Amino acid sequence: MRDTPSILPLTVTDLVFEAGGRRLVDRIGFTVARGGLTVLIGPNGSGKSLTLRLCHGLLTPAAGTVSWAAELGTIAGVKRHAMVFQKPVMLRRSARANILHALAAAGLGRGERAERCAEALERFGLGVLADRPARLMSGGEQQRLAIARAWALRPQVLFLDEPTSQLDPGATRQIEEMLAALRGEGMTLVMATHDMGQARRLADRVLFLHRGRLVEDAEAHAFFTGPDSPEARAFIAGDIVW
Ligand SMILES: Nc1ncnc2c1ncn2[C@@H]1O[C@H](COP(=O)(O)OP(=O)(O)OP(=O)(O)O)[C@@H](O)[C@H]1O
Repeated sequence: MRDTPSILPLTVTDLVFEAGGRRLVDRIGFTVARGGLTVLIGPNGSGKSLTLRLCHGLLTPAAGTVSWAAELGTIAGVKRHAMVFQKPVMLRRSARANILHALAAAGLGRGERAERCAEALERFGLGVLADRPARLMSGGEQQRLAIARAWALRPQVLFLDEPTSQLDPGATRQIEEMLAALRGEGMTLVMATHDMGQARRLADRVLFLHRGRLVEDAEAHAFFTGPDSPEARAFIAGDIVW
């Protein structure tokens, strides 16, 4: 069997984003290779969400580049990176219909849509909720559905923006277990969080942002045990830096 081509590495170079006369992302650069979970960590307003949105192509940088090994992060014309947001955006339809809609929008045929949808519902424990209106599901269930919907698209890279910040500890643990399983299966995850505990539990690598700048890019254990910068030391110590 041939290896599936990869959209990775992702190479971000001198990325700049400005709005309202302010530079909000300031010459950020990093590379994401295949596999592992990279956490973007940093205080409120440090530019984590903006960086993820720039990488996923939802925003256009004022300067700098986001480049993939494959054209725009696609393989055979299909985008192979997906994103899960802090607050899931669900259509006013059932859980099943939300997944089917995403698969239709990605251009899949009817048979494949049905197959992938059934697999995703099963895998994420949503079978019994399949006909429930998505917007009436609990926050944790909706986030599980958002991950299932993203997973159904077979992304090689999954961006997640504070996926558990609205959830209780039980739902958070469930989502964290799912993310660890996806990483174990070889999916590459890039997640923003300001939850230090979560970053410690999940991260292989940490990108620490402060005021729109990438201050540290380190292996997770090294970051948590001996950060280089005073800003990261203060952040880890729980002092507010912004
Ligand atoms: N479209 C916009 N116009 C103006 N300012 C913006 C815009 N989007 C974001 N910002 C500002 O840019 C800064 C960085 O925002 P971003 O959402 O990336 O932060 P963050 O690190 O994800 O923070 P949080 O942890 O609070 O979600 C914030 O000060 C935010 O208010």
